[in-house]
Amino acid sequence: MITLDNVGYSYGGGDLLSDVSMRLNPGSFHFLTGPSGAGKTTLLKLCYGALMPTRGQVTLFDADLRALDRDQMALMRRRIGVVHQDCRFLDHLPLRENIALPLTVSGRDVAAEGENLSELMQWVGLAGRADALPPELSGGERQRAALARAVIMSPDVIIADEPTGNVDWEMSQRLLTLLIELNRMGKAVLVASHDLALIRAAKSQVQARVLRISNHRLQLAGADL
Ligand SMILES: Nc1ncnc2c1ncn2[C@@H]1O[C@H](COP(=O)(O)OP(=O)(O)OP(=O)(O)O)[C@@H](O)[C@H]1O
Repeated sequence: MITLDNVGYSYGGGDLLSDVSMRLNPGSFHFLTGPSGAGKTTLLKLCYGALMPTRGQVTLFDADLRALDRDQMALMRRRIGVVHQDCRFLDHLPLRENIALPLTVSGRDVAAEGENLSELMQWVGLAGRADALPPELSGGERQRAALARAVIMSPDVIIADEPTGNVDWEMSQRLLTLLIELNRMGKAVLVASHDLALIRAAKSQVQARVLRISNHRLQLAGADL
């Protein structure tokens, strides 16, 4: 569904990523790890078309990223749900409206989707927080809300950037369980994380490949994980 072939990304004259090749197939589960500043967020952005590669080719659902016009790009992006590292909510809107934003932006009738929205809020354990404003939420509630918003358009691929960054172990496990459930529904999941304990916990529950960025290149992580 998403393929990177010999992709490179440079800025300011230096390489951040070099010769990166990877393929996200339906139903696959990948972790992306590596030290802070290695380029994990950048690689995720290349995967969902928020950045253009400096070299090589990114293919989204059989289409070359460079050949997509704005409208085609918007259609592709609906098939990829993204959980951003900083969650990115509109602080003046209640949680339910924040989660429904992708529907609103794509012109869907939010009222008609009310039941789906309620089920989704229930699924992430936020049914009782529908009217809360984002600044009133805990870190774990924010991350679960961000996941709900990422999946509201029923994407084929979920890309999550440090989804357990600011939460305790129990909440990390809860978020992991949600990601595994999505994967079991057939969705491809790509998670950037430096939480090796979480990655080990995931590997005992799901067949996950662990990729690591090291010295600008992408490698398959070893058995130590
Ligand atoms: N176009 C750009 N111009 C300037 N700096 C950039 C650009 N793209 C990436 N960088 C820098 O490259 C580095 C890698 O950033 P990135 O956020 O991808 O790393 P990361 O592995 O996700 O880090 P972290 O784990 O800390 O979130 C950062 O120092 C970032 O500021």
